[in-house]
Amino acid sequence: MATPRFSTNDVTVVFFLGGPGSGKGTQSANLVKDYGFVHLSAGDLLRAEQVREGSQYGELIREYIREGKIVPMEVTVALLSNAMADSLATSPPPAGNKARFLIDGFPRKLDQAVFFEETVCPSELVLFLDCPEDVMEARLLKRGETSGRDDDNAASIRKRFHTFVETSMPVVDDFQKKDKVVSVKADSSVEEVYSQVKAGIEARGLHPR
Ligand SMILES: Nc1ncnc2c1ncn2[C@@H]1O[C@H](COP(=O)(O)OP(=O)(O)O)[C@@H](O)[C@H]1O
Ligand SMILES: O=c1ccn([C@@H]2O[C@H](COP(=O)(O)OP(=O)(O)O)[C@@H](O)[C@H]2O)c(=O)[nH]1
Repeated sequence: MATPRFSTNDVTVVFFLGGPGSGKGTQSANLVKDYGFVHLSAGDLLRAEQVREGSQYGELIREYIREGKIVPMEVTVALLSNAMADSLATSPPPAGNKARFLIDGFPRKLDQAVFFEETVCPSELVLFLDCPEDVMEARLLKRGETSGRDDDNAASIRKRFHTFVETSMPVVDDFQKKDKVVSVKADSSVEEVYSQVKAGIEARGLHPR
């Protein structure tokens, strides 16, 4: 079997999952501030690649995102892996500490989870935001008024929910069987959700930095 690019002796990877609009990006900002995570959003990396001059994947990414489908994993995993390497090279963690990566919105499919853990780095735990669809839908429609995102419209949102239930929840269920999931109810205020997030990860031994 291939050796992962990064060792868990040097790097702590936390996957951050939850439906579209569950609040991953919002809570990530808090976690970066208090726990020294480097935040890597798979969706943000894909959107940046989509508009990068000379990218051979621009059109493909645009189409997949609008349809709420999952971009072929080789593209996403390469973007994440290279972003981790860049971060380690340009802003390494304080001496004697492991680098902490919060990988937001990934893995969204079981084969992506397996491929990432085999070739990039095994995860330490999975943080999951559990939010009802009607709440997520209302948040996304509101976000769509200003986000400029192609996929924050009613038709794309419906497709994203479908992909989440059919394809991404099995990833959460699989990690749950391995007892790696911290699950937090995400339909209350930002502050309330964050206090549950903190309690959940600290119970797993991750402390502020
Ligand atoms: N707990 C919350 N209560 C109300 N609105 C929220 C909450 N968390 C996030 N939001 C808002 O909902 C929208 C989706 O949140 P975001 O963090 O972008 O979700 P995700 O990254 O999971 O798609 C954003 O406009 C955000 O400001
Ligand atoms: O690993 C990933 C992460 C995201 N996406 C695509 O990017 C979109 C937006 O994802 P993001 O995490 O930015 O937003 P969310 O849907 O969670 O609000 C998804 O619907 C997918 O089309 C993908 O293909 N692979």
